[in-house]
Order: sequence, then structure tokens, then C-alpha cells
Amino acid sequence: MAIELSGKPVAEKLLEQTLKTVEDLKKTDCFPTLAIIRVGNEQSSISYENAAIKTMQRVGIAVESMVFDEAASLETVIQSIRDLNQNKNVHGILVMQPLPETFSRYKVARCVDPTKDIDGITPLNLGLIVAEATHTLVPSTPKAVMALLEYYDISLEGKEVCVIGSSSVVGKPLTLMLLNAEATVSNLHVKTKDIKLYTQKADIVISATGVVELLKAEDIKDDAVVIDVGFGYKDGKPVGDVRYKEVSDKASAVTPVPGGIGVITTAVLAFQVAQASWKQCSD
Ligand SMILES: NC(=O)C1=CN([C@@H]2O[C@H](COP(=O)(O)OP(=O)(O)OC[C@H]3O[C@@H](n4cnc5c(N)ncnc54)[C@H](OP(=O)(O)O)[C@@H]3O)[C@@H](O)[C@H]2O)C=CC1
Ligand SMILES: Nc1nc(=O)c2c([nH]1)NC[C@@H]1CN(c3ccc(C(=O)N[C@@H](CCC(=O)O)C(=O)O)cc3)C=[N+]21
Repeated sequence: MAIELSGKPVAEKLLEQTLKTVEDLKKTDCFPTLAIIRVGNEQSSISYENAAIKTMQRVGIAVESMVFDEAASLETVIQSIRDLNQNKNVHGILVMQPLPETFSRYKVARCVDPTKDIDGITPLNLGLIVAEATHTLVPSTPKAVMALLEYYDISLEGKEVCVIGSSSVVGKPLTLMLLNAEATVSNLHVKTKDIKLYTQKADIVISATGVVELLKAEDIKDDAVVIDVGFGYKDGKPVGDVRYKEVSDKASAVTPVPGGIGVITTAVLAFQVAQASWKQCSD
């Protein structure tokens, strides 16, 4: 039976550090503020927004939410990002995914001021991962996965790791971070012919697709570590990409949903807003 890799202690550690930074910033009249832009009403984005607002409240970070109708134009959203870039009272900008299908993610990402890019979506901040720069702003979820692995002392050097999902906000940057940590990484996606061929050999399987209960016990080897990034809904309740019960009979360790990567992601987000505020307020 697998051990449960709870995200809570990992998040607590990050939030303690963040709270101290925010308190120090407030003493210098710097009031860290996060702006959230959401287009449409996708359920996992609303969950993230609500969870993020609660976490920010806990550490004293202010939040301004801007919600656009699904039919809003790309130009309107880009203009609001440009306004936030100029606004000295806003230190971090989070653009919720998914965006409407007609939007170019790249056109949106390149407009964000890299110093306010607390979700690491700009070409500059994504490129800095390839360059192996440290202390940069990176996508929160991949950083959350790396923080969980470090907290539970799960080494990566020389390990076979499978990442399912190749989005620019989770799968791709995570693959690069794992590679930087000297793992041998396979990145799988919709066009991968036989996912099992890779997952059944892997020491660590990380699933980030949003396909509810995609990963089964037969897909992994005995004693694998399984990280569930997915956040979907079944019968109105949050569930991940992993069939938790059957997979935990075979794996050595599994993250739960809820209570796993999600809680660390919001803590990383708060941490990065505090870091970005520190830089902007000391300039
Ligand atoms: N817990 C947390 O903190 C977070 C959770 N999430 C959740 O993680 C999931 C992924 O998010 P995100 O990356 O933004 O989503 P995207 O929809 O942008 O990307 C999904 C990725 O999964 C791949 N994929 C989809 N179906 C399959 C399949 N059947 N087999 C293999 N690969 C597949 C897609 O492949 P292709 O590229 O070929 O289409 C794509 O690369 C969502 O459920 C999201 O809500 C996201 C961020 C944080
Ligand atoms: N630009 C962008 N970056 C993201 O990282 C991003 C996004 N867009 N769009 C939506 C998805 C989804 N996502 C979640 C993060 C945390 C929880 C979370 O905190 N979940 C709690 C439970 C919350 C609940 O029960 O509603 C938990 O897992 O325990 C959920 C979902 C981030 N995403």
C-alpha cells in the first residue's frame, strides 16, 4: 500500500516563509498585490481562483480579479494586461488557463511584463528554465511538483520519469526542470502511440492532462511514485488523472486529489508574488 504524499506540509513551509516576506514588505509601505485575469467560467480555473484568493488572504497579499466574458476579444484582454503592467500597485499578473480557443497563448504571454510574470508564462521566463537560471519566476505547478519531490526526499538523478501532458504551463516546463535535475524524462501527449510503453518502465509517473482517471494500476510498475497534477470533476467532486485506489495498491507513493499538488501550487503562487513584489519595491 502506497504512502500518501500530502501537499499540506510542503505548502505550510512555503507559506510561513512568504508570510515573513510580506510582513517585511509592508513595513516598507509595499503592499503585495496579485491581479487575476480570467476569460470565461471554466470550473478548474474558478477552483484555482477561489483557492488562490484564500491563500493570498492568509499571507496578507491583496487580490484584484478581472473576469471577462467568453466572447471577449483578444485585444480587450491584451489591453488590460498592458494596463496592469503600468500599474505600480500591482506586482503579479496571473492569466488563467484555459483561454478561449481563438486566442493565441503566445500573443497573450508575450504582453506580460516579465517582472510581474508570477506564473512564468513569458518567453523570457520560460527560456530561463532552459538556461538553468536560478531564482527566476517559473510556472507555479511545475515548481510545486519539484517542491513536493524535494520535501519527500525523492531523488531524481538518473531516474526514469514520465510526464503525461505537454502544455506550456505544466508539462513542458516540468519536463525541463526534471531534466535540469538530471532525470531521464519522457514527455507524453495525445499523439503518443502507446503511453503504457513508457509509463510501465518509469520510476516516477507524473500525470497532467485533465483526463479524469486516465492512469490505471496496469499502467505503472510495482513501487513507482505517482504524482497526480490533474484537476477535474466527477459527480461534482474534484478528482485527478489517477485512479487513486487501484494505483495506490501498486505504487510506493501517490499524491491525493484534493490535498496534493493543488495546495502547493497556490502556495508557490503566493511565494512568487512576494518575490516579485520584493524586486519591484526595492527598484
Ligand atoms: N493541481 C494543480 O495545481 C494544477 C492542475 N492543473 C490541471 O492539470 C491538467 C492539465 O492542465 P494544463 O496543462 O493546463 O492543460 P492543457 O489542456 O493545456 O494540456 C493537457 C495536456 O495533456 C495532454 N493530453 C490530453 N489528453 C491526453 C491523453 N488521453 N493522453 C495523453 N495526453 C493527453 C494534451 O496533449 P496535446 O498537447 O497533444 O493536446 C496536453 O499536452 C488540468 O486538469 C488542469 O486543471 C493545472 C495546473 C495546476
Ligand atoms: N495559468 C494557470 N495556471 C494554473 O496553474 C492553472 C490555471 N491557469 N487554470 C486552472 C488550473 C487548475 N489549477 C488548480 C490549482 C490549485 C487547485 C487547488 O488548490 N485545489 C485544492 C482543492 C480546491 C477545491 O476543492 O476546490 C486541492 O487540490 O486540494 C486547483 C486547481 C491551476 N491551474
